[in-house]
Amino acid sequence: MEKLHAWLRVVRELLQTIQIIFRLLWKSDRGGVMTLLVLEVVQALVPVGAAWLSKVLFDTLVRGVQQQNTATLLSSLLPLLALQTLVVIAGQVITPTNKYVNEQLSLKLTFTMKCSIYQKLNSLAGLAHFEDPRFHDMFQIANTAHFMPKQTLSSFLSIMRSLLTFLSVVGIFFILSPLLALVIAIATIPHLYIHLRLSKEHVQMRFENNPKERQADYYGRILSTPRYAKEVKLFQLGPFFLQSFLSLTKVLQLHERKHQKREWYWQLGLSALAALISSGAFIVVVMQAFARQISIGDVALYIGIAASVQQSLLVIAFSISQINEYILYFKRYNDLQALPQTISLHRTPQRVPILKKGITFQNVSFRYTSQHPWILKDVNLFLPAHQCLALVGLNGAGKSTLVKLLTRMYDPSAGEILWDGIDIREFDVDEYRGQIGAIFQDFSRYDLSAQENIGLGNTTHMRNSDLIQNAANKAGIHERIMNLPQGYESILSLWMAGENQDNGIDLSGGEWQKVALARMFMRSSSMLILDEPTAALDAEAEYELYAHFQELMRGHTSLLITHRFSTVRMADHVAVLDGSQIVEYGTHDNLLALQGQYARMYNMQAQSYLSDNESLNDVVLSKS
Ligand SMILES: Nc1ncnc2c1ncn2[C@@H]1O[C@H](COP(=O)(O)OP(=O)(O)OP(=O)(O)O)[C@@H](O)[C@H]1O
Repeated sequence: MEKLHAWLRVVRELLQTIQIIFRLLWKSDRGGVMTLLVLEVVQALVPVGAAWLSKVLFDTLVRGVQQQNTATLLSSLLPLLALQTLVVIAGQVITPTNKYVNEQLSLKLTFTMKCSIYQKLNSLAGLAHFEDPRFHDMFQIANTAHFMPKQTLSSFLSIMRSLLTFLSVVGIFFILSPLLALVIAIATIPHLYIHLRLSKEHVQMRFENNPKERQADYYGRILSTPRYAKEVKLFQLGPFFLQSFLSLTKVLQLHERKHQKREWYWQLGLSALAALISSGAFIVVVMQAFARQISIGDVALYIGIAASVQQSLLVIAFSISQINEYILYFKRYNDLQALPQTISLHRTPQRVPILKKGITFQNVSFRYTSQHPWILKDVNLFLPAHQCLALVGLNGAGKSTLVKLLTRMYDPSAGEILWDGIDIREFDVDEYRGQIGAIFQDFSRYDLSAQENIGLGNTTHMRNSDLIQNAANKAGIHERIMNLPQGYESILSLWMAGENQDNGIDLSGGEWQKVALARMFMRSSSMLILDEPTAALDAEAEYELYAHFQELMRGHTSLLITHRFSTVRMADHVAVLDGSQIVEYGTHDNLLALQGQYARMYNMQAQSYLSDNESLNDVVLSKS
């Protein structure tokens, strides 16, 4: 009973998937689908029609020659010949037309599906799926599934055409020999079974191979993109990654070859069976003609259609197995479409008010999944409005994770983050994020122009040169961009510059960081998050930023994360994160006086820079 239920569930899922596939096809190009249907019916009838016409022609010819009446012979032959010509023309015209309609349908369908895949990715508000390798496997397969519905339709149409051919041919065989018709019909079963099995194995193999394929792709990228080229050359990593790439590719090919071998064995068996059946059938037909039970025209008819039987049988079995395979792939596309949001989205969100008091982390706990350890446990923290709070802590303490919660990439596992007392989950996530400008530790370097790299901070002002140059000025990168060969139009990429290599330029790490800072300044946001904003800046640039910091941050609530204690001093308050909790909170001076963890970290850094009788504090103060 349980097995029956499982089967029914599989069948129901299958039917649902087929329904989705056809809805997609219909939505993409209903005219194309209809045309293909008509063409397939015509195409299905052409071989049988041609064979039947040949039979009638032969029999008429034999009869006419025996009767020796030329006029009667001609009058009955001419319409048949005209019809024969028509059938031949139809056969010739259909193929290119079919190909054209198919191509059009494929393009429209690819567009529809790519649209829905990328729209779906865009609609996922949280970060959790993007940090999950299973999601990437699903995405990779779904992304290649765009030709599956079209292939499914083609296979359906092939089945329909072959079934029509097959049934009409079996019908003719039935007239010649009912037993023969039965044998031929039964011969489909092993074909079908074996093709279904092989296709299932093939899909299973592809799914199992997918993580390895992604890995091989990754090694290929390391070997081919400028981002890695320097280290690859200097550390002589080429042979290592090449070896890894090749051995993975070898393993993947080994699986493929094993499958192909199995497929070949089975094909041999099936072909031998098909040959046996067709030879047996031929002997039966010849014997019947010998016994004068059927005419010479009937033998010609058999020769004409015997190949179609074999062909249509093979096509039916193969197409069914293909559909099975396409559906399994397509299910990944479906799964992707069905992915749930990983953060809660409020149905009737509140407007985000102007921040007056501040942001409060109230008993916030977080871990990435139930299998991962707690990164934050009962964190209580206050970010006062219009002031700067520096968050410090050792590597892996959870600072960036806290930023992910604040920017709603994840929701806390427990506790709340309050914006002037309102849980940030009450807001529309896009409107809320619109209030935030950020420079992340792993900021993005877009292979686009300097203007676009900065303008992306506020896409509604992508072309507003004044605003962009103003932001670049604040970040201290305007002069450098103006000195680039094409100024703000220069492409900041050695990869995407197009044919003219001189158009592309790469910036230094610090210059890139300034571009990312400029991007942040493009936003008119009330809150700024600066995760290691000066890590790549030289001492002068950092000093410049420090000198203007108060002015740049004026009116903003800002969270500053940094390991540089000279930068920490820019903040109004400092919080120390350790052991998943906030262990110290106060001003720089208070915390130094406390002689706790902050003072220890501060003094350690100061000692590594300065002589015994000079402190970092003194240096920074004397600079400012
Ligand atoms: N997506 C993730 N899934 C599982 N664990 C993660 C994920 N991202 C980060 N972690 C883990 O969470 C912990 C905190 O990482 P986080 O990046 O927040 O630390 P951090 O304080 O910003 O460190 P650093 O100073 O080195 O930047 C680390 O142990 C890290 O391995």
